[in-house]
Amino acid sequence: MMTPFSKMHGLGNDFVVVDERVERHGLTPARIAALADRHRGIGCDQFVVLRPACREGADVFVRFFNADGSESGACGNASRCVADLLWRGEGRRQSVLQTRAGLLPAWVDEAGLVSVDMGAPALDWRDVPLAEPADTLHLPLPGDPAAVSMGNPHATFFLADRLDLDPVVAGPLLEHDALFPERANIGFAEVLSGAAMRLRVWERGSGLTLACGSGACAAVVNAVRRGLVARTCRVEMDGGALSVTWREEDGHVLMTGPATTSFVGSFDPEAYPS
Ligand SMILES: N[C@@H](CCC[C@H](N)C(=O)O)C(=O)O
Repeated sequence: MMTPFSKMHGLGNDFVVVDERVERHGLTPARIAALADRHRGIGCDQFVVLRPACREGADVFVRFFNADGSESGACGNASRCVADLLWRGEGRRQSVLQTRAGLLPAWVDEAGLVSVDMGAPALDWRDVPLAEPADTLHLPLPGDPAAVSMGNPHATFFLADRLDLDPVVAGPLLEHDALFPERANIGFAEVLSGAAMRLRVWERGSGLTLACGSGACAAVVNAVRRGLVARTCRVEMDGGALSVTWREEDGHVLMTGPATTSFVGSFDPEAYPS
Protein backbone atom coordinates (compact mmCIF):
# COMPACT_ATOMS: atom_id res chain seq x y z
CA MET A 1 0.00 0.00 0.00
CA MET A 2 1.37 3.44 -0.93
CA THR A 3 1.81 6.13 1.74
CA PRO A 4 1.12 9.73 0.70
CA PHE A 5 3.50 12.47 1.85
CA SER A 6 4.05 16.20 1.48
CA LYS A 7 7.56 17.49 0.89
CA MET A 8 7.85 20.88 2.58
CA HIS A 9 10.50 23.33 3.69
CA GLY A 10 11.03 26.38 5.84
CA LEU A 11 13.91 28.37 4.29
CA GLY A 12 15.38 25.20 2.83
CA ASN A 13 15.17 23.24 6.10
CA ASP A 14 13.24 20.38 4.48
CA PHE A 15 10.71 17.86 5.70
CA VAL A 16 8.76 14.83 4.63
CA VAL A 17 5.34 15.06 6.32
CA VAL A 18 3.21 11.93 6.68
CA ASP A 19 -0.32 12.04 8.07
CA GLU A 20 -1.04 9.14 10.44
CA ARG A 21 -4.20 10.62 11.93
CA VAL A 22 -6.38 8.01 10.28
CA GLU A 23 -4.06 5.06 9.75
CA ARG A 24 -0.49 4.06 10.61
CA HIS A 25 2.07 3.48 7.84
CA GLY A 26 4.60 1.18 9.51
CA LEU A 27 7.14 3.95 10.15
CA THR A 28 10.04 2.84 12.33
CA PRO A 29 13.22 4.83 13.13
CA ALA A 30 15.19 2.66 10.66
CA ARG A 31 12.61 3.16 7.92
CA ILE A 32 12.49 6.90 8.59
CA ALA A 33 16.30 7.09 8.32
CA ALA A 34 16.15 5.20 5.00
CA LEU A 35 13.42 7.50 3.64
CA ALA A 36 15.38 10.58 4.78
CA ASP A 37 18.45 9.44 2.83
CA ARG A 38 19.06 11.94 0.01
CA HIS A 39 20.43 9.33 -2.38
CA ARG A 40 18.33 6.24 -1.75
CA GLY A 41 15.17 7.71 -0.20
CA ILE A 42 13.09 10.87 -0.58
CA GLY A 43 15.61 12.98 1.34
CA CYS A 44 14.94 15.45 4.14
CA ASP A 45 16.41 17.05 7.24
CA GLN A 46 13.46 15.91 9.37
CA PHE A 47 10.64 13.42 8.99
CA VAL A 48 7.36 14.65 10.48
CA VAL A 49 4.52 12.38 11.54
CA LEU A 50 1.04 13.69 12.30
CA ARG A 51 -1.06 11.76 14.81
CA PRO A 52 -4.44 12.46 16.43
CA ALA A 53 -4.14 15.00 19.26
CA CYS A 54 -4.71 13.64 22.75
CA ARG A 55 -4.49 16.92 24.71
CA GLU A 56 -7.43 19.27 25.28
CA GLY A 57 -7.27 22.21 22.88
CA ALA A 58 -4.76 20.65 20.48
CA ASP A 59 -5.55 20.13 16.77
CA VAL A 60 -2.89 17.57 15.97
CA PHE A 61 -0.06 15.68 17.67
CA VAL A 62 3.22 16.22 15.78
CA ARG A 63 6.32 14.02 16.09
CA PHE A 64 9.68 15.10 14.66
CA PHE A 65 12.41 12.68 13.58
CA ASN A 66 15.90 13.61 12.44
CA ALA A 67 17.49 12.19 9.30
CA ASP A 68 19.28 9.56 11.42
CA GLY A 69 15.91 8.33 12.78
CA SER A 70 16.32 9.86 16.26
CA GLU A 71 13.36 11.76 17.68
CA SER A 72 13.41 15.42 18.72
CA GLY A 73 11.02 17.18 21.08
CA ALA A 74 10.88 20.28 18.89
CA CYS A 75 11.38 21.52 15.36
CA GLY A 76 10.47 25.14 14.75
CA ASN A 77 10.47 25.17 10.96
CA ALA A 78 8.54 21.89 10.71
CA SER A 79 5.98 23.26 13.18
CA ARG A 80 5.48 26.22 10.87
CA CYS A 81 5.14 23.87 7.88
CA VAL A 82 2.50 21.78 9.67
CA ALA A 83 0.58 24.97 10.52
CA ASP A 84 0.73 25.91 6.82
CA LEU A 85 -0.52 22.44 5.86
CA LEU A 86 -3.48 22.76 8.27
CA TRP A 87 -4.27 26.18 6.81
CA ARG A 88 -4.09 25.14 3.16
CA GLY A 89 -5.59 21.68 3.61
CA GLU A 90 -8.14 22.22 6.36
CA GLY A 91 -8.76 25.98 6.43
CA ARG A 92 -7.37 26.48 9.96
CA ARG A 93 -5.61 29.83 9.96
CA GLN A 94 -4.80 29.26 13.64
CA SER A 95 -3.92 25.91 15.09
CA VAL A 96 -2.49 24.37 18.24
CA LEU A 97 0.20 21.75 17.75
CA GLN A 98 0.70 19.14 20.43
CA THR A 99 4.41 18.26 20.59
CA ARG A 100 6.67 16.52 23.09
CA ALA A 101 7.75 20.05 24.07
CA GLY A 102 4.15 21.11 24.85
CA LEU A 103 1.25 22.79 23.08
CA LEU A 104 2.44 25.28 20.46
CA PRO A 105 -0.02 27.82 19.02
CA ALA A 106 0.67 28.63 15.36
CA TRP A 107 -0.97 30.94 12.84
CA VAL A 108 -0.78 32.13 9.24
CA ASP A 109 -0.99 35.86 8.51
CA GLU A 110 -2.60 37.58 5.53
CA ALA A 111 0.72 37.59 3.65
CA GLY A 112 1.05 33.82 4.12
CA LEU A 113 3.89 34.04 6.65
CA VAL A 114 3.65 31.42 9.36
CA SER A 115 4.36 32.02 13.06
CA VAL A 116 4.72 29.61 15.91
CA ASP A 117 4.85 30.30 19.63
CA MET A 118 7.67 28.03 20.76
CA GLY A 119 6.91 28.60 24.47
CA ALA A 120 9.41 29.67 27.09
CA PRO A 121 13.07 28.60 26.82
CA ALA A 122 14.45 26.44 29.63
CA LEU A 123 17.68 27.89 30.98
CA ASP A 124 18.58 25.49 33.79
CA TRP A 125 21.44 23.05 33.06
CA ARG A 126 19.21 20.08 33.96
CA ASP A 127 16.70 21.08 31.28
CA VAL A 128 19.12 21.44 28.36
CA PRO A 129 20.24 18.82 29.52
CA LEU A 130 23.93 19.06 30.48
CA ALA A 131 25.86 16.18 31.99
CA GLU A 132 26.93 18.20 35.04
CA PRO A 133 26.00 21.44 36.83
CA ALA A 134 27.14 24.46 34.78
CA ASP A 135 26.21 28.06 34.04
CA THR A 136 24.24 27.74 30.80
CA LEU A 137 25.23 31.29 29.82
CA HIS A 138 28.91 30.32 29.78
CA LEU A 139 29.45 26.62 29.15
CA PRO A 140 32.80 25.17 30.20
CA LEU A 141 33.87 24.63 26.58
CA PRO A 142 36.43 26.42 24.41
CA GLY A 143 34.74 29.26 22.51
CA ASP A 144 32.43 30.13 25.45
CA PRO A 145 29.08 28.94 24.03
CA ALA A 146 25.73 29.42 25.79
CA ALA A 147 23.08 26.69 26.09
CA VAL A 148 19.30 26.62 26.21
CA SER A 149 16.48 24.19 25.61
CA MET A 150 13.78 25.23 23.16
CA GLY A 151 12.14 21.85 23.70
CA ASN A 152 15.38 20.47 22.25
CA PRO A 153 19.01 21.08 23.29
CA HIS A 154 20.98 23.95 21.75
CA ALA A 155 24.41 25.49 22.26
CA THR A 156 25.22 28.78 20.54
CA PHE A 157 28.72 30.04 19.77
CA PHE A 158 29.11 33.76 19.16
CA LEU A 159 31.87 34.29 16.64
CA ALA A 160 34.05 37.34 16.33
CA ASP A 161 34.36 36.56 12.63
CA ARG A 162 33.21 33.72 10.40
CA LEU A 163 36.55 31.98 10.30
CA ASP A 164 36.61 31.18 14.02
CA LEU A 165 34.91 27.79 13.76
CA ASP A 166 33.94 25.71 10.74
CA PRO A 167 30.47 24.22 11.47
CA VAL A 168 31.20 21.13 9.39
CA VAL A 169 34.34 20.36 11.38
CA ALA A 170 33.34 21.62 14.83
CA GLY A 171 29.61 20.74 14.59
CA PRO A 172 29.79 16.95 14.76
CA LEU A 173 32.45 17.02 17.51
CA LEU A 174 30.40 19.41 19.64
CA GLU A 175 27.11 17.60 18.93
CA HIS A 176 28.66 14.54 20.59
CA ASP A 177 30.56 16.33 23.38
CA ALA A 178 30.26 14.55 26.73
CA LEU A 179 28.70 17.71 28.21
CA PHE A 180 25.54 16.93 26.19
CA PRO A 181 24.12 13.55 27.29
CA GLU A 182 21.34 13.79 24.67
CA ARG A 183 23.67 15.38 22.09
CA ALA A 184 22.93 18.97 21.02
CA ASN A 185 22.21 21.25 18.09
CA ILE A 186 25.16 23.59 17.61
CA GLY A 187 24.65 27.17 16.45
CA PHE A 188 27.39 29.44 15.05
CA ALA A 189 26.19 33.03 15.30
CA GLU A 190 27.67 36.32 14.23
CA VAL A 191 25.91 39.38 15.65
CA LEU A 192 25.51 41.94 12.85
CA SER A 193 23.72 44.67 14.83
CA GLY A 194 21.43 45.02 17.85
CA ALA A 195 18.61 43.61 15.72
CA ALA A 196 20.23 41.16 13.31
CA MET A 197 22.50 38.16 13.35
CA ARG A 198 23.88 35.62 10.91
CA LEU A 199 23.51 31.98 11.95
CA ARG A 200 24.50 28.54 10.76
CA VAL A 201 23.35 25.44 12.63
CA TRP A 202 24.80 21.98 12.80
CA GLU A 203 21.69 20.00 13.69
CA ARG A 204 21.72 17.00 15.97
CA GLY A 205 20.95 13.93 13.90
CA SER A 206 20.79 15.79 10.59
CA GLY A 207 24.00 17.79 10.10
CA LEU A 208 24.41 21.25 8.59
CA THR A 209 21.03 22.57 7.41
CA LEU A 210 20.04 25.67 5.42
CA ALA A 211 18.02 26.95 8.39
CA CYS A 212 16.95 25.86 11.87
CA GLY A 213 13.92 27.41 13.56
CA SER A 214 14.57 26.29 17.12
CA GLY A 215 18.27 27.12 16.56
CA ALA A 216 17.30 30.66 15.57
CA CYS A 217 15.15 30.98 18.71
CA ALA A 218 17.99 29.59 20.85
CA ALA A 219 20.52 31.99 19.30
CA VAL A 220 18.29 35.01 19.96
CA VAL A 221 17.57 33.93 23.55
CA ASN A 222 21.27 33.42 24.21
CA ALA A 223 22.22 36.69 22.51
CA VAL A 224 19.64 38.60 24.56
CA ARG A 225 20.96 36.97 27.75
CA ARG A 226 24.44 38.15 26.76
CA GLY A 227 23.17 41.68 26.06
CA LEU A 228 24.10 41.44 22.36
CA VAL A 229 20.72 42.00 20.66
CA ALA A 230 17.24 43.34 21.39
CA ARG A 231 14.35 40.97 22.13
CA THR A 232 13.24 41.12 18.49
CA CYS A 233 15.94 40.04 16.07
CA ARG A 234 16.24 39.05 12.41
CA VAL A 235 18.14 35.80 12.01
CA GLU A 236 19.80 35.38 8.61
CA MET A 237 20.64 31.81 7.68
CA ASP A 238 21.92 30.21 4.47
CA GLY A 239 18.33 29.51 3.34
CA GLY A 240 16.83 32.88 4.31
CA ALA A 241 15.72 34.91 7.30
CA LEU A 242 13.38 34.40 10.25
CA SER A 243 12.08 37.00 12.65
CA VAL A 244 12.34 35.97 16.29
CA THR A 245 10.88 37.74 19.32
CA TRP A 246 11.54 36.73 22.93
CA ARG A 247 8.42 38.27 24.44
CA GLU A 248 8.88 40.14 27.70
CA GLU A 249 5.34 39.63 29.11
CA ASP A 250 5.32 35.84 29.30
CA GLY A 251 8.85 34.81 28.27
CA HIS A 252 7.59 32.97 25.17
CA VAL A 253 9.63 32.90 21.96
CA LEU A 254 7.79 33.65 18.70
CA MET A 255 9.19 32.89 15.30
CA THR A 256 7.86 34.02 11.90
CA GLY A 257 8.83 33.12 8.35
CA PRO A 258 7.75 31.39 5.14
CA ALA A 259 6.65 27.75 4.84
CA THR A 260 6.52 26.09 1.42
CA THR A 261 5.21 22.87 -0.10
CA SER A 262 7.66 21.64 -2.76
CA PHE A 263 5.67 18.66 -3.98
CA VAL A 264 3.48 15.79 -2.88
CA GLY A 265 4.02 12.12 -3.63
CA SER A 266 3.74 8.62 -2.27
CA PHE A 267 6.12 5.82 -1.28
CA ASP A 268 5.88 2.13 -0.52
CA PRO A 269 7.04 1.65 3.10
CA GLU A 270 7.78 -2.02 2.42
CA ALA A 271 10.48 -0.96 -0.07
CA TYR A 272 12.52 0.45 2.83
CA PRO A 273 14.17 -1.49 5.66
CA SER A 274 12.27 -1.60 8.94
N1 LIG B 1 15.13 21.87 12.01
C1 LIG B 1 14.76 22.12 13.31
C2 LIG B 1 15.25 21.34 14.46
C3 LIG B 1 15.17 19.84 14.25
C4 LIG B 1 15.45 19.00 15.46
C5 LIG B 1 16.90 18.96 15.86
N2 LIG B 1 17.78 18.45 14.86
C6 LIG B 1 17.03 18.17 17.16
O1 LIG B 1 17.44 16.99 17.16
O2 LIG B 1 16.70 18.72 18.21
C7 LIG B 1 14.08 23.41 13.60
O3 LIG B 1 13.66 24.09 12.66
O4 LIG B 1 13.90 23.74 14.77
